[in-house]
Amino acid sequence: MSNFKITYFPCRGRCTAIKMLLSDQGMTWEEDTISSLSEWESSETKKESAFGQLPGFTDGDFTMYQSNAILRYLARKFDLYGSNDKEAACIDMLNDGVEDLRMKYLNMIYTNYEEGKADFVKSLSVQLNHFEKLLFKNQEGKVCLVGSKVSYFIFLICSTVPLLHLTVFPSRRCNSVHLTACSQTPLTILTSLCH
Ligand SMILES: N[C@@H](CCC(=O)N[C@@H](CS)C(=O)NCC(=O)O)C(=O)O
Repeated sequence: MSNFKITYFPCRGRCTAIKMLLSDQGMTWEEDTISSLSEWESSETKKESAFGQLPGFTDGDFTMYQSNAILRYLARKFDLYGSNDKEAACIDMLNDGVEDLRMKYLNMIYTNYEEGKADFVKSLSVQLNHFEKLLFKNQEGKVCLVGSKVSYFIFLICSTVPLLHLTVFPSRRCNSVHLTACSQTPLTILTSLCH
């Protein structure tokens, strides 16, 4: 029986990378799903949460919040944080790059969809190209984005890029992301999604 619990809403949102990472490590977890915003607003869970937001993550008697901090916690636990401080810093840098992209996306979706979508789509290939360039800097993409080990970042980008694609290009499918394939062929997945 796993000691992990994820508390979130009934959507993929900010939990997909966490779930992909746990799945890839052969872990299971319990899900505590808050079914609606009205349930959330009046819940004890909201009152107890660190910043009044989800996801929340529990490992035994330890509970934490902030999706990227949860990813980094799991990265340390499962050795998915590079081989030294510099690799860890580069992995964090990539993570923050995806976070910036995600925030632009959320801003467009929630505040400026009709007028902002075309510009967002236009800028997406430029944005993704940054990651692709970084990918090819590391032994021409033959190994992981940073160093030679799989890092937590791969789960973040594999969960974020399909989200962007499916939203802005609904006719394209990105079904090629298989949870168990992440450790084996992370770069193939990433490059196939970016093209
Ligand atoms: N920086 C936070 C953002 C969390 C966040 O925006 N959570 C949203 C759902 S994705 C939420 O809890 N919304 C309900 C609320 O703000 O009351 C993270 O990465 O976990």
